[in-house]
Amino acid sequence: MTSRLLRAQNLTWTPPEHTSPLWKNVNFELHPGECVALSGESGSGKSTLLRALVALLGTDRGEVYCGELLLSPETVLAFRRRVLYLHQRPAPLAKTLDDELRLARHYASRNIPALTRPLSEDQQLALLERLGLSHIPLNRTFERLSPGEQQRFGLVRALTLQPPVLLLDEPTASLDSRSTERVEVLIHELLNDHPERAILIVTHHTEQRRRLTSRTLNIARWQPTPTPTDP
Ligand SMILES: Nc1ncnc2c1ncn2[C@@H]1O[C@H](COP(=O)(O)OP(=O)(O)OP(=O)(O)O)[C@@H](O)[C@H]1O
Repeated sequence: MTSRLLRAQNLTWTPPEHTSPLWKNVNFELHPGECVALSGESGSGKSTLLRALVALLGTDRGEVYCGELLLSPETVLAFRRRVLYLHQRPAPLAKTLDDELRLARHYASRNIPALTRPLSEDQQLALLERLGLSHIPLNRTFERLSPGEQQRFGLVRALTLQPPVLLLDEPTASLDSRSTERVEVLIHELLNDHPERAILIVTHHTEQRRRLTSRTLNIARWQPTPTPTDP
């Protein structure tokens, strides 16, 4: 049995119509219980890397494993049940918020039996309360929420599926300090209660990195090695 929950090997991606890669030979591992930051300048490729880790973006080469499961066209659905990517601006998946919660429970109930049980409706409502969203009527549509509310609601939807690995793309980017603290407390508790899981989080905030994460993976735009020139 491996203690590596997520492993990326030699991941390389060249954006369409580009001749050189944006990131090249990216290698890292996530271990159970870890919350790791993914850091780098704006445009360095953090979001694209997260997307590649769940095959929402096709790489030139490289492999991604969750435990022993290799990400491939044949395993992608099983893989995404284990590794969940939460977009910075989550998209609506159903008509009303109530439908969103029900749909998340439905997806979660179809999860592979070896994974933990999905959140119940009461647990979802408790999470909404903890994230300061309980005042919002559940017959409202997702589009009518503010960006910060959408981010927090997206987190509740994601947590319903109880994924072993959570990839969070700037989950507090649209939040005030109180809401940011609520999200951070939740992340802390999640890993305390489930040390078998792991989180990779993109954040630009040094303080947030210090509060939440044990180490940082840095990504930079790949630069070709300059060819030596004659004097
Ligand atoms: N599907 C795509 N096709 C081509 N180029 C893309 C695609 N997606 C992203 N890019 C480009 O790849 C680069 C990296 O984008 P990415 O969103 O990964 O950066 P980032 O590090 O997350 O930036 P930020 O910190 O500003 O969110 C950008 O120049 C972006 O325009």
